[in-house]
Amino acid sequence: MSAAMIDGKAHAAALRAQVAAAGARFREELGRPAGLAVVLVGDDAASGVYVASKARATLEAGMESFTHRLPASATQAEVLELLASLNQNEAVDGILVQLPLPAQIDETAVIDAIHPDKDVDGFHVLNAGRLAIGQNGLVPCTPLGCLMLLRACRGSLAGLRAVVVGRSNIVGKPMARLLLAQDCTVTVAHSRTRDLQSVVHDADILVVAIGRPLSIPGAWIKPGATVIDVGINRIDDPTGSGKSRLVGDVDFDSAALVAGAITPVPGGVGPMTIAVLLRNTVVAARRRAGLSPDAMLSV
Ligand SMILES: NC(=O)C1=CN([C@@H]2O[C@H](COP(=O)(O)OP(=O)(O)OC[C@H]3O[C@@H](n4cnc5c(N)ncnc54)[C@H](OP(=O)(O)O)[C@@H]3O)[C@@H](O)[C@H]2O)C=CC1
Ligand SMILES: Nc1nc(=O)c2c([nH]1)NC[C@@H]1CN(c3ccc(C(=O)N[C@@H](CCC(=O)O)C(=O)O)cc3)C=[N+]21
Repeated sequence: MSAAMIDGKAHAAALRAQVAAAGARFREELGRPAGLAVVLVGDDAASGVYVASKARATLEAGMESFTHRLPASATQAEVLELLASLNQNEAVDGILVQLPLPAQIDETAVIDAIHPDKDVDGFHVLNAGRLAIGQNGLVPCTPLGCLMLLRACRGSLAGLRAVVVGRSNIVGKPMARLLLAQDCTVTVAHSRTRDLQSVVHDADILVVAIGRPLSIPGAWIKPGATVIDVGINRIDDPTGSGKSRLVGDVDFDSAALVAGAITPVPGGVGPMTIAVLLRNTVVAARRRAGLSPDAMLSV
């Protein structure tokens, strides 16, 4: 293996320590902790575990955590009613509705019902628009976490060729906008892209978020490129042990032979997502309170 391993867990721990310090300063200035509300609709086991770990991380960072669990049969009106009360609640600075939602609930309507100033996921159309035109807003956690790893690894990204594979509203599109704002030359590839291999091979910076396990082989990657693997896929362990394991969208073993640096799965982008969620909560809390931005939380 020639690539440097980008240790997402270590970067996330460092960010969480900064967030805890900024959270403590907020608490001193305002006399109350920053608060994050997480809404979980349905009883999906994996989502339940994930929401519990967010709540734990929130408390560890010295913030207040509110968890709201609604049954899988909840109506859209019930979700909207809960969001209206969280929007009004002064102790709540950030609101996250765990996705995906049950089929009877319109995801767009729910996201648009979150007050944009409390939208710590950065999914509201107003925050998406702000990112698109370069205004200050709340930025989606996963792409912002990827950008932080890239900046730590490469410093200035100006002039580099960046390829983002995947164009979802929560990862691919905001990632491309962040890289453009860093003066990269950005290409966005997707399922209809012709000759993905040659597009990928142009990338100095490659971010992959497609949800297809081990799809990008090392042979496609430009030697020395920095590779950020957003994919989280649970697959059966090939040793036939009957257990499952987590893998990314990139074929890590072959990619690590040619890349300059690469994120592992697990231990790469995932831990950064949660750390950035906490960071966004303190950023939202300070803005709502009319306080100046905390320098420690700048990107
Ligand atoms: N680490 C973390 O914190 C997070 C990880 N994830 C993971 O990231 C991955 C992507 O998530 P998300 O963006 O929500 O996924 P979506 O399913 O919403 O989007 C997938 C995108 O990949 C494109 N795509 C699918 N197959 C191919 C292919 N063979 N070649 C090129 N492009 C392809 C699709 O193209 P088209 O638009 O044409 O359909 C689409 O734009 C998943 O594994 C998810 O679990 C997601 C969020 C957070
Ligand atoms: N409104 C909303 N916002 C989200 O940000 C959101 C969401 N809904 N729905 C689900 C996806 C997925 N997601 C992950 C975050 C962290 C890890 C993570 O920390 N993963 C660990 C591994 C965890 C394990 O072992 O299972 C890692 O990669 O090292 C994974 C996935 C956020 N999401």
